[in-house]
Amino acid sequence: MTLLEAEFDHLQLDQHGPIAVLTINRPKALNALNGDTLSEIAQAVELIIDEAEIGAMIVTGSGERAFVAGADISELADLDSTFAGRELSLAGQDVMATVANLPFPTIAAINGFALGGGLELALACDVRVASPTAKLGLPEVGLGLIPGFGGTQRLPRLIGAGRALDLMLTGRQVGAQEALVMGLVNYVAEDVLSRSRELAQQMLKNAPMSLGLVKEAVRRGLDAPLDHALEIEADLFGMTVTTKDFKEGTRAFLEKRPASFQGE
Ligand SMILES: C/C=C/C(=O)SCCNC(=O)CCNC(=O)[C@H](O)C(C)(C)COP(=O)(O)OP(=O)(O)OC[C@H]1O[C@@H](n2cnc3c(N)ncnc32)[C@H](O)[C@@H]1OP(=O)(O)O
Repeated sequence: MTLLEAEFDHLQLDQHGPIAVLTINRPKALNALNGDTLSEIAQAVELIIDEAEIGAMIVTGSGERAFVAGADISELADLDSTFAGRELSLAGQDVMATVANLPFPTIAAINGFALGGGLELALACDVRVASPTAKLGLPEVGLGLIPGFGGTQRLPRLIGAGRALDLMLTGRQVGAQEALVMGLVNYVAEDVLSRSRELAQQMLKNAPMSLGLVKEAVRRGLDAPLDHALEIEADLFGMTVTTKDFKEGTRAFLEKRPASFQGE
């Protein structure tokens, strides 16, 4: 099945040349992530990986109000055992990891509420663009929960433990400007989708393998002591110099012309 043929109950998947746009589509529930939606995200990401033409992915929410307002609370409310809670957390973490580990750039176009599991989905993306009216937060403690789709780990890695603990212990929502100041989002833009597309296009001008290897170096390095992380960087840098794109990029610079990368 190709991207354009794919049909989902709670998602829309579109392709604009090399950019896949994944829209969470449950607007009546502010795009809350029920189990079916989480499974569909995993399926959609598999399709995107298989589509050789795709070099970047944008994730957004349907409607005017929300990116994603969290995991679906009506499903969470039925959880009644430690085992079931742990399994749900692991399943959600798995989907977020699938997004985080994609070998090409991913951008969250945050068009409204990004709360709980919704913010965790945005945190699994590489770059976040928020609309001026977006509200972001991890309100789980107000429900008697803790963030369970990676938030307790990805948020402090992104903005530092102090700021992350403030957000997770108060459960407060921050607006786009405050999120920008604390580094929780990279950009604030009126039209989040078009700004995200511009960013994706800017990224796609670069060597595709370099994009994947930068992501790998950052991801693996963040979990390693500095000396080991620097070895990871050197190993991956070593891989780049054997690629055709490295030859093309350096030659194009010396010949004062734009590079034409093939991803090889
Ligand atoms: C491991 C992960 C855990 C988690 O993610 S836990 C969940 C974390 N998220 C939250 O706690 C946010 C829950 N939602 C809200 O607090 C509010 O919503 C908003 C502040 C986002 C918006 O409030 P307002 O403007 O008054 O809208 P509305 O009437 O509450 O929502 C419209 C419809 O959307 C449903 N909905 C919103 N969020 C969720 C959700 N997270 N799970 C299930 N449904 C949700 C509502 O119930 C309602 O539906 P109806 O029109 O049928 O009453």
